[in-house]
Amino acid sequence: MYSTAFLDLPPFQSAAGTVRLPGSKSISNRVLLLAGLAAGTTVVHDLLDSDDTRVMLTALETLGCTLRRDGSALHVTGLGGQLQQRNAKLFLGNAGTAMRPLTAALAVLAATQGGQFELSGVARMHERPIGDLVDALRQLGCPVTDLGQPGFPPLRVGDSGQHALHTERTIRVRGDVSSQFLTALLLALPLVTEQGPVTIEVDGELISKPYIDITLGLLARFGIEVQRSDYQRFVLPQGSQYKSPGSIHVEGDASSASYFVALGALAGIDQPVRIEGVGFDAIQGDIRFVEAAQAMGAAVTGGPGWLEVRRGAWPLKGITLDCNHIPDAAMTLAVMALYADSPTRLNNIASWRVKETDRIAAMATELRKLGATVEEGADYIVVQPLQHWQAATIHTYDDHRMAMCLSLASLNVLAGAQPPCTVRIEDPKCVAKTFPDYFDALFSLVEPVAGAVPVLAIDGPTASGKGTLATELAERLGYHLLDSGALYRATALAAKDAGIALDDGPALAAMAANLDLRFTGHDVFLNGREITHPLRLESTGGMASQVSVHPEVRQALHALQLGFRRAPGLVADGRDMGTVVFPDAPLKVFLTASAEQRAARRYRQLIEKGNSANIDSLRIDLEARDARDKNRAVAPLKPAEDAELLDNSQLSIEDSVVQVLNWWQQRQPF
Ligand SMILES: Nc1ncnc2c1ncn2[C@@H]1O[C@H](COP(=O)(O)OP(=O)(O)OP(=O)(O)O)[C@@H](O)[C@H]1O
Ligand SMILES: Nc1ccn([C@@H]2O[C@H](COP(=O)(O)O)[C@@H](O)[C@H]2O)c(=O)n1
Repeated sequence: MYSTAFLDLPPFQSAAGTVRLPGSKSISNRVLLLAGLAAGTTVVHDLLDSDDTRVMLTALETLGCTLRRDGSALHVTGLGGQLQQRNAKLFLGNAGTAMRPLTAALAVLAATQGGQFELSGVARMHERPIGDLVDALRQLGCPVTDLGQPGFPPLRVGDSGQHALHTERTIRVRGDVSSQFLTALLLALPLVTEQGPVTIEVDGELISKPYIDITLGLLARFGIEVQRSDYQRFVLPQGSQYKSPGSIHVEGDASSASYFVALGALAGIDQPVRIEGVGFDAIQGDIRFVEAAQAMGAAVTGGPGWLEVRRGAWPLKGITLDCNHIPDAAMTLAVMALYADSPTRLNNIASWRVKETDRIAAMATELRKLGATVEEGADYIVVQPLQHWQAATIHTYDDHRMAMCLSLASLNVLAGAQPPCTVRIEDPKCVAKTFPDYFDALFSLVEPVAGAVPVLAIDGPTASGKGTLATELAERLGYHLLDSGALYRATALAAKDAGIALDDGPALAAMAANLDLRFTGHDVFLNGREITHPLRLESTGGMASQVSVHPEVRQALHALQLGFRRAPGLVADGRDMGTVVFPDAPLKVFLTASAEQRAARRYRQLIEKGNSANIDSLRIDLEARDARDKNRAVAPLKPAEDAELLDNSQLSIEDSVVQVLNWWQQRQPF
């Protein structure tokens, strides 16, 4: 996951390959609640691991459910409808799929068994309506107290007393704001069917009906057959009891599939994008996004648990669509609309306004930053095709779907953007709500425009702090890291192992071309042997400098270094990053410090690691190494003509980082 402040997406020109989707959020949290209310143990396979499921799991544990992980399966032992804790405070983040059903279930349990629970979330959750559900629970006779603004969380359910509930009454609930209110009642009210059937009637037109189908389908898996008449009237039979199905599989998230369906439609030019985990047999309503994508031009094939998507019509075709049945996935259509031949109008999307953010306003604002013409209304949005693209910084409003949808703007070169534009996604970690590895999945499928993956090159003499600076910059930018010195060091170690003389250029080069070198986190392996410690020894640095004078060795390691240049970007440190290996790097830094400072730093570094060292001989060695690096015939150590010079003798590490990030930012189009 990218925990950086922002993530710059270079322009991409095609996509191909396979993505395995994480589990559906909607199914995961419903299954967890049902397993938590049922008696016995339910083994849940392929559960989504994300922010929203984590808050549900924490809540269930707080309430007394037992959770046990077994590889990718989760064993949930439920309460059997009996409260084990009568008093708890539950924090539910921004998870509507946890807040609404838990409010209903705990209101009913607290009222009938005596208990009191407080449910709260993040600030945005406290702006998301829940009043219609609270009204329905109060009709039933459940005590519910507003702890903030009436009609919104935080709430207290129960008052520690026991109450007879009016289950004989028909419970009325509004269906036109969020279908989660009805889902919450359907999941909770089997708890109070002992005396007779419980009837729920929906006031107004029910939105997002497919989500109700998921709820009814999962209730059936847990032994509860709800009688439904026209999505208006729902009857829970007398004596309903949650019965664990024993084991249950969570299918891939159909809303998350929408980004990859769109990717295939836009950029699956020679090869398809294959999506695994969700297919035409999906029980989630958002699978019908596929029909909308097809209407825009996507060529889709599929089967049970898989889809393959290629570009069909190009440019895409603008559409007008009532999106009531696919409220979440419909956001993806708004971004696909930029690549269409005519305007796209998405109707009946009022629910966007009460999601993680006001998604109609957010979508309109961010698409306009890219240059688009957008019209927004109370419950619709119209997006015009985009001809004159602009690089933009996309604000994501702590909304995972804003980040994932808008990432598709990085394919702008396909719509003729000249020059192709970089798209900056702010707060990329917001995708953790449903798809923590989204950007890794995206990068594994897309092919960047040639030369578009940016490189930040840092060269300089020994112990100037290149590695320290490069590591920090890579972390803050979310970029890959190339410690090119490590390749020369590993070559030297491999030569020592193989008994190859350090002046035998051709033999060293033949070996360097076939190095079996693996980087795993901070550890380095050569031919399967861990060399993390010997790699960093000063003596190895000295040998590396002898190895590196041979042009054949440098040539042999060249392609290996180029291979590190992968999306979203690279920070590379060494001696010739800016001059030879990445001459087109948009920022080259030549880092220096006085020999005295460098010897003192290296001395401290070695002592801190528990090695013995002598500062005078260290200085002699590093000056000798620098002299060899500067005076060799090929790729000598020197600043590139267009390098920024940074003498950090008097700078802290953080000062150096800030200075380089400033230079980096000055080169961005935002
Ligand atoms: N600006 C700085 N101020 C003080 N200490 C620094 C600074 N930059 C780096 N250091 C310290 O100097 C030591 C050497 O830094 P580092 O290993 O990053 O250098 P390097 O240039 O990558 O060396 P080499 O070329 O040998 O790989 C480290 O202990 C690091 O913490
Ligand atoms: N791009 C590079 C990187 C390193 N070298 C040589 O390797 C030696 C060790 O490098 P460290 O950065 O790990 O200390 C270095 O002294 C150079 O001789 C190189 O030539 N080119």
